[in-house]
Amino acid sequence: MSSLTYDLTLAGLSVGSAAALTGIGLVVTYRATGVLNFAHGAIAMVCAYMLRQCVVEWGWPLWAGAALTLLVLAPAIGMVLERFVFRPLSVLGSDPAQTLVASIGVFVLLVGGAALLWGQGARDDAPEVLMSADPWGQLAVVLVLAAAVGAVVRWTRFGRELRAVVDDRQLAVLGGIDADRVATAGWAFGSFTAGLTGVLLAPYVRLDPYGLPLLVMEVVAVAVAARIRSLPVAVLVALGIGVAQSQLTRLHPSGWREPLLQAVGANLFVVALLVAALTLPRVGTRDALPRTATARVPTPQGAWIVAVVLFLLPLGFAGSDLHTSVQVPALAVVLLSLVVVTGRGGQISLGQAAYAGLGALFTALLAAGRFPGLPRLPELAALAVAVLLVAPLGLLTGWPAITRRGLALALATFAVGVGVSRFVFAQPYATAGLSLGRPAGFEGDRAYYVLELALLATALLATWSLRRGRTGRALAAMRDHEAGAAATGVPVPSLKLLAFVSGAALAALGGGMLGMGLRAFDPAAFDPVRGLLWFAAIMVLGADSTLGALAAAALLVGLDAGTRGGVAAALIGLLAVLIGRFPGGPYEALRTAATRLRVRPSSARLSDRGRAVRGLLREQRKLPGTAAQNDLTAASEPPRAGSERASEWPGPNGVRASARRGADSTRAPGDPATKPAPPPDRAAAKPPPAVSRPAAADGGSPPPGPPAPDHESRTGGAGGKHRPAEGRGPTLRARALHATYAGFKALNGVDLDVHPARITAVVGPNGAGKSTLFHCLAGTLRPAQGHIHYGDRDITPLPAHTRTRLGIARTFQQLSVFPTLTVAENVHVGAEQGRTRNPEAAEQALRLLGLDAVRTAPAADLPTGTLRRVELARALAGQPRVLLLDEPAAGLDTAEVAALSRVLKALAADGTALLVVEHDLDLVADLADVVHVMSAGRVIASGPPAHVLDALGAQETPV
Ligand SMILES: Nc1ncnc2c1ncn2[C@@H]1O[C@H](COP(=O)(O)OP(=O)(O)OP(=O)(O)O)[C@@H](O)[C@H]1O
Repeated sequence: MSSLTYDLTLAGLSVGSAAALTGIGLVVTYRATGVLNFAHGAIAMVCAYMLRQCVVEWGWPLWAGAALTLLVLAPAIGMVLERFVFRPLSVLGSDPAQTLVASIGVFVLLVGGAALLWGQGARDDAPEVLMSADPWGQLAVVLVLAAAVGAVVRWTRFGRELRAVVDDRQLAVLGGIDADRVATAGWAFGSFTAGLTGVLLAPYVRLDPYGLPLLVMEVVAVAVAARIRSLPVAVLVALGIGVAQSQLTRLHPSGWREPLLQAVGANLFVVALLVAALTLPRVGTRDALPRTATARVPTPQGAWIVAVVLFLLPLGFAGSDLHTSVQVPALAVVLLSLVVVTGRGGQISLGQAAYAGLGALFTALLAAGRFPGLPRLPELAALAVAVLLVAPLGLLTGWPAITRRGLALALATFAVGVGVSRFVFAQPYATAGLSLGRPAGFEGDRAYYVLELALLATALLATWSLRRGRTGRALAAMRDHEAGAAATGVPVPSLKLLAFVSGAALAALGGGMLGMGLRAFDPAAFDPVRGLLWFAAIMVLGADSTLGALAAAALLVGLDAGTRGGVAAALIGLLAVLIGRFPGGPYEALRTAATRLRVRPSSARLSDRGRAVRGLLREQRKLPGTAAQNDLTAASEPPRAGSERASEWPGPNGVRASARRGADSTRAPGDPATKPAPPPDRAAAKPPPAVSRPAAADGGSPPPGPPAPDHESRTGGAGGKHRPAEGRGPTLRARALHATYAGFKALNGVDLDVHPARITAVVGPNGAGKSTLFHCLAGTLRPAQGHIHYGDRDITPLPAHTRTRLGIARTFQQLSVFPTLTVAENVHVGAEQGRTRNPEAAEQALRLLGLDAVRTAPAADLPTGTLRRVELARALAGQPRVLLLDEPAAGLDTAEVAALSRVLKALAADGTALLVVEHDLDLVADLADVVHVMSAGRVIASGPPAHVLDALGAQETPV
């Protein structure tokens, strides 16, 4: 090896060792606590400042300062964070998104606190390294540390406890493990590695509150590449990137490649972060974070008047006050972009500063005539064109958002923010004093402020239009429950793109306004740390509130202008850290709603026979499956003549809200829908069963029996009575379906037909594959093999929302209502996005399900039984032809089950094809025309309910 290669390798190992330390710390903390510590870099920075304080300011010996910093302060920070920030969140059972916000809050708090304590300027007198300056020494320390951690995790009791807590914290606690102790140790160790990284790096980089944390956070790539799990991978990736980065400095290509190579060489960790965050599909074991946005914060009365007055006040200011105020409307526009993306759309976006910066940069380049391929433009035109140019760049974060959620999306958007900052803003054309004038006639601060108010008003109108009406409801639905929104017909991928593109446009407008306000493009004003601060601010002050965005802008600018820099960040950080702990706060509302929505099926109301058969079905899981199959018969039967009518539902709080009563208020006397329901007489409708092989599912197409008479819709039309002109709805057919989860066969060749005007039920023990079959039919899971046809059309590749729009609606086993919308809004989303766009269908569904009385109530406040009805009404409002119901009776009381049964029968009588996956065998026996029994991923028996259930019972006496 030449001496240059050797020297560069050594230098690379040194950088790689510091990065490996960060990787080890992030992985250990994550594995012990499930938190990816966004504050890791900020802890490193605080420790570096502390060491400098001890050694430089107080004159302590280096060893004493190092001991205090690394052995006391760093672990103490970790333990304090665990005890006072993350443990309470964990005890509250918080949404993981809250944890993410809290972690960003800690970052912002420490950055703001450091700016307050030590000032914002960079220091270049950080004490020299503590460890050996020899890279081999540093490498040895890192390797020993990684090996020691690996050995502890693998071979010690503590390591076993740690792995148990990582696998399932609640189970581990039940097993007697002190999960808090494990988490405390994880945080203390993670913080120690952060401190070590900080004191190692500080002498070689600028020590300032913003730069060092960001530098350390760029190294998160190492942890991401290791899926935040594997220590060896993290160490190897860190060392590899360090050495590669160092070796790249030897290359000197000619022409345009040189600056590109230099940029890549100087930022290889950022490149790695971009590649890892954007190409690796999943990071971490707890990757699926549900929602990110807060519930809507009610606007206090008169708040808008106060806001208007406050925003007009600066017109009376002069001098530096007015000059500072100019930043407020501009920042408010940037923050409005987060209201659209995060508040309404529920998408985490940590890269919004990049779009704001691009808006400012493009405006400056266009106004200066330096934008490639475009002539010099007047400032306002330059701003407009910049907005148009930046808007499609929103796809940079919008595209990853289609397949990512939670932590993965946070990392992807953060990576884009860092990438744009390093590869666009940090380049010579941007940093070498790019000035930006104000539009003609608006040069003075006062005139410019007036222009900004006009632009802010435009941005507000745009934001409101995206938050209201059909689009606003669809965005809120996506935020509240993504799968539920898709099942309602909301085109989730395109809506996410819309949110990010609109957000990018708004951020660009605000960024351009900021640039004009400052009369220059300042890259530091748009660095990724700002993105984190803005995200935290908007989460704290009400993500779905336009007024919150205005307040946040005023707070951020006002606090930092009036006092020492860093106050605003410290305050926002503190509030973000405390988020979720405000009783009754927005997160609390969401958490409560989420808790309500987790409903397990109840067996309390099963009859003895139902319970016995369920027990048998559970047992069957252990049987080969063919034993029962051989004795069972299956039969076709004509569709019911359906004489039942939907009738009284028990309302919330015991009030009986009747569908008929609801209908009465709008129907003329004598309307058939108002007639009392005749008693059910289902036995008479059923012919004796005929023998058939179960493999033929339900025995093929049903005889073409009559649906309900044309003049009489038993559901008041809510289910979309399928009139003769429309013909009977198509049959949904599954053929030879196979589905696997990571190699495990959950479905093994399932055939199933769901016919119009019939109720098809699927029963089976837990784990039989019922939900998997359901997911395949609904489009949320792509089968590994087999096909699904809807009529003549092969719908196997179609996504869930497209199937809903074709007429295949579904409900969920765990409730999927949109808690921040009212009952009526929930149902209207169904009418707006379903097979037909018929607002009247929403009203009919509300009446049919007895929801008129609670139509204005937020869904989050309602009991489970009512929410089941809301979900069903929402599905019906799109007038589906096929209705897939996953355990519709879960969590309902006896009266509610009876009412549900009546509605479902009425829907079938109106021609709707129903598929019901249900554990309540009494309900199945009462309801279904044909029952399919599943076990171990196969349909093992099919036939009329009495026959299937009796055959099962006869086979396994004593039942
Ligand atoms: N996301 C997943 N990853 C891995 N395995 C899964 C996943 N979802 C389901 N499984 C497994 O696939 C099998 C079928 O599960 P499925 O949920 O379809 O059964 P089920 O009949 O609906 O059960 P239940 O009545 O409890 O809902 C089970 O063994 C389950 O553990």
